[in-house]
Amino acid sequence: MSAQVASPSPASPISTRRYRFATEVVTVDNKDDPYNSASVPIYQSATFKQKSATGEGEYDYSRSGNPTRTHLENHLAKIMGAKRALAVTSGMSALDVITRLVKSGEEIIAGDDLYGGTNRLLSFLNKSQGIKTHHIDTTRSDAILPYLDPVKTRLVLLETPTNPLIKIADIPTIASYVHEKCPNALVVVDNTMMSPYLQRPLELGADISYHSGTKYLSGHHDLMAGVIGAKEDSVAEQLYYVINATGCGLGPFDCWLLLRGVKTLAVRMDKQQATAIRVCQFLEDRGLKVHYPGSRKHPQYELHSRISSGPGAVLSFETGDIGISERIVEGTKLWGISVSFGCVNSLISMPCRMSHASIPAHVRAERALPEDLIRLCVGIEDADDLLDDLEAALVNSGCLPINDKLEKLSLEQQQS
Ligand SMILES: Cc1ncc(COP(=O)(O)O)c(C=O)c1O
Ligand SMILES: N[C@@H](CCSC[C@H](N)C(=O)O)C(=O)O
Repeated sequence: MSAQVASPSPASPISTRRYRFATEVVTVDNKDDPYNSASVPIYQSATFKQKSATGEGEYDYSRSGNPTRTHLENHLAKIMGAKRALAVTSGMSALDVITRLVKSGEEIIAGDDLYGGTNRLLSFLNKSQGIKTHHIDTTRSDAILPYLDPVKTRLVLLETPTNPLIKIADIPTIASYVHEKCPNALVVVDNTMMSPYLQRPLELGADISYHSGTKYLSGHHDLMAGVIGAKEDSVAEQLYYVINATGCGLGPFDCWLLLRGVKTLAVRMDKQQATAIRVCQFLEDRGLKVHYPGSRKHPQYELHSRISSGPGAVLSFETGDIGISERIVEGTKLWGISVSFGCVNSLISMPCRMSHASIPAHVRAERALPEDLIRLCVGIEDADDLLDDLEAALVNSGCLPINDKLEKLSLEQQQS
């Protein structure tokens, strides 16, 4: 790419899907490789030699564009149904890039249940640049109407399902309200929890869909990444400009890891989701209040079933007692106590102490985020092992009474 050109070799516009998702996601286009390598090479190079002083090569510098990143972005555009995808250094970096399209004095509308880091960035924008965010209950589509301002509203940010209360927003209805009243506003969906396998925001009316690629897209917790998919070239070009200007494009090795990890997205998600459905049932059978859109008890079960093709593998539940919740989290052996989700290993956490600790306690209380909430992120381990481990932790914490099965197991353990 010449140093003067605004965009790197643009992603080829392969937004039409020819095969079903599981086929498309594992089929990476590498036909331009001179050696027909099975895996896209890692172009671990900061700069690229030019043929002449006019700098007309396709790439000049890896901040502006890198062949491994181009392969990844083309592949992501294809699986997201995006006109163009862009890969950056983290999910937060993706949101940072998107929010740079908002000018001082303009406004953002976002949910009142959302990832703690997202909340932090939105508060920072308010303090540093006077960009106000109105937090609304995105489960009620018409809650947005009083805040839509044709001049001021620039972004509407939807997390659905929300992290950590797993609330659902009606993307098509909200997008139609926004586009009708605010032609300059962009509807942005954080699709991290679903992945493009289960939910396709750009086909539901969103202008931008983004992901923490750290989670399901890569699937192994071995990298940080963010992915942005845009429906229009003009929006993608503005986002690319910010990425090149600020230097947050994803490095070649992480692009390669993400390209490798994403190939197994559909099989991972199928397995994780099947186990999550069992975990939900297990907890509900024991009278616990579970937040999961795969449960018919979820208040937006029907809506989620309409806009997605599955409930995913993240759920949360309440015990009614912070001490019990702590003992459950610390009492499991297979479920790792970690923030993040979307990995092949199962994780357990207390959002108010961990992923959402940066939201001030009084704001958490105003938004009715339960302090005893436990979040489970289901991995690909054997489902029975996960359930046994969870059951033992629930019993040992005092959340559930001991049952015959566990009593027998404990006697056997004492005798051995
Ligand atoms: C829903 C959601 N969006 C975005 C992010 C930010 O992603 P990252 O950690 O890759 O910056 C996270 C978690 O970190 C998240 O849970
Ligand atoms: N210390 C981090 C916490 C990251 S939380 C990661 C993930 N989104 C989750 O929900 O678990 C921070 O302050 O950002």
